[in-house]
Amino acid sequence: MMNALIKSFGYAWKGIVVAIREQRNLRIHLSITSLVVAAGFYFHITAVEWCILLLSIGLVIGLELINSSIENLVDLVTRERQPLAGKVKDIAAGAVLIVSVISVIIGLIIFLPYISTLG
Ligand SMILES: Nc1ncnc2c1ncn2[C@@H]1O[C@H](COP(=O)(O)OP(=O)(O)OP(=O)(O)O)[C@@H](O)[C@H]1O
Repeated sequence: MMNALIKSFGYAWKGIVVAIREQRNLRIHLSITSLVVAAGFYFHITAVEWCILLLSIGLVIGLELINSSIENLVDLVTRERQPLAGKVKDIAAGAVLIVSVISVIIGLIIFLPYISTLG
């Protein structure tokens, strides 16, 4: 039972590592995430602000992983150029884009008031 649980964490970790290795966008999101977390510590943002920030980060990174998974699934189904294959990938990428744009807006709403006190 415990063994199976540890094994499934291992598989999930393997998936995360391979996605980071293969997906440039994921690496970009992770770099931005570290900057945002550093800014959170620097400005001593509130507990509620941390929760909102962590939710956004989880959504972006989680969706990016699902997007990578869908890309691989499409490539498994066909390596040929097919409009439907492109559509599936583009819609999944669209999901990541929407959540990313909303996260940037959330980041601005949280950090702009702190940044404005710097000057
Ligand atoms: N099998 C396919 N058929 C049609 N369009 C595709 C296919 N695979 C990818 N595309 C299009 O290319 C975009 C990029 O896809 P992806 O990130 O998987 O790169 P890729 O498979 O390396 O494609 P390319 O080599 O042409 O850049 C997709 O959003 C989609 O618009």
